[in-house]
Amino acid sequence: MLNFNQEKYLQVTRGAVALRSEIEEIVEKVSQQEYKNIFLLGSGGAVATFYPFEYMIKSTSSIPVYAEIAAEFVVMNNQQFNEKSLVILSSLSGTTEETVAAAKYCKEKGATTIGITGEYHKPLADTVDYPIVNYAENDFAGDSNQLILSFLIFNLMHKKGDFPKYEAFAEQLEALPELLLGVKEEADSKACEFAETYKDEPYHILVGAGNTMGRAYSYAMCVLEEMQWIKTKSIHAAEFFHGTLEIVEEDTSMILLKGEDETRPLMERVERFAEKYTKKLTVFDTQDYELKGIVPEFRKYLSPIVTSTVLQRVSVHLEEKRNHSLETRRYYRKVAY
Ligand SMILES: N[C@@H]1[C@@H](O)[C@H](O)[C@@H](COP(=O)(O)O)O[C@@H]1O
Repeated sequence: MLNFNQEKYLQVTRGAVALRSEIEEIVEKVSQQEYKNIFLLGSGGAVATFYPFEYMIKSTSSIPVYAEIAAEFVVMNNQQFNEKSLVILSSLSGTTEETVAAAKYCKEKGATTIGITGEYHKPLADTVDYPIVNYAENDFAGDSNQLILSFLIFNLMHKKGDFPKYEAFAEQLEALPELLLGVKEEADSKACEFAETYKDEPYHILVGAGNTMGRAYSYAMCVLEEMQWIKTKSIHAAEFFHGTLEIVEEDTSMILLKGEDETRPLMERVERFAEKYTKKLTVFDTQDYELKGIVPEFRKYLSPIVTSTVLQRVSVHLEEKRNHSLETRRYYRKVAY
C-alpha cells in the first residue's frame, strides 16, 4: 500500500493491545474509589476521539459521562465536576497547552486523572495520576488511542456492572491489529479512487451519527482542513435535515460515514436524500468489511475505529494526488495565537 509501513502499524497497534493488563489494573484501582461520573477531556482530534466513547457509554451504561473541550472545561465552572469525578485526558504529544491546563485543574480540584499519551516525561504524563503511554505518530495515533480507550472504557463499564461481556469483547480487541490491517488493504482501492475523483474538490459535507459523528467532525477538521486545507462542514445525520440540506446541489460533495450502531437508520435517511440531489456522493460503510471472527453484537462498538482506519488510507492518497503533505501547516504550532 502507498506510504504504508506495515511493521510500524502492527508495532503501534499491538503496543496498544499489550497495555490491556496495565489498563485493567488502573480500572481496578479507580473503581475501588467509587467515582460518580466520567469526564473525557482533550483538544481537536483528541476530544473528537472521545465523542464515540461518550456515545457508547451513554447507550450502554448509566454512568454519567461528559466529553468536553479542554479549554472550555477549565473556564466553564462545570457543576457536574468535583473530586468524585474520574477524568480521562488524551494528548498524543502530551504538550497541548489546553489539555495540560485541564489536567492540572482537575488535579487541583482533587479528581482522579488518567492520561492517554504518546510519551512519558511530557507534561500530560507528568501531571496525571495514571499515564497510559503508547508511542505513535499522527498517522496511527487514532487507531492506538481507540484501542486503548476500548479496553479502558468497556472495562470501566464492566466494573460498574453494565457490560458483562467485557472478557469476550477484550479478547476480540486483541485480534484488531491484524483485522484492521486487512480493512486497510480492502479499503485502499476505494480510497485511491476517491482521492483521484475529488482531488480538486473545494468543499465537502461530512455526515455522521451515533458513534461515527466524532469521526466526521475530526476527519473534516483535523485532516481535510488542517492537513489538506480543504473547506468542510461536518454535520449530524439528523441535524442535516434542519438546515444543511439547503446548500446541497448536484455538484456538492457529500461524504457519509455509516456505522453499525442504532443510529444507522438516521444515516440511511440522509443517503436516500443525497442519492436524489447530488451526483457527488461517497459512502464509507463499516458493514463492507468482514472483520472475520468478530461476533455481530460487538461490531457496532468497532465502527469508529474501522471508519478511521479506512479514512487514514484516504488521507494518504489525497496527500499524493494533491501533492500536499499531511505535515504542512501555515499556523498550527507555527505562529503565536
Ligand atoms: N490540530 C491539532 C489536532 O490535529 C490534534 O489532534 C490536537 C491534539 O493534539 P494532541 O493529541 O497532541 O494533544 O491538537 C490540535 O487540535
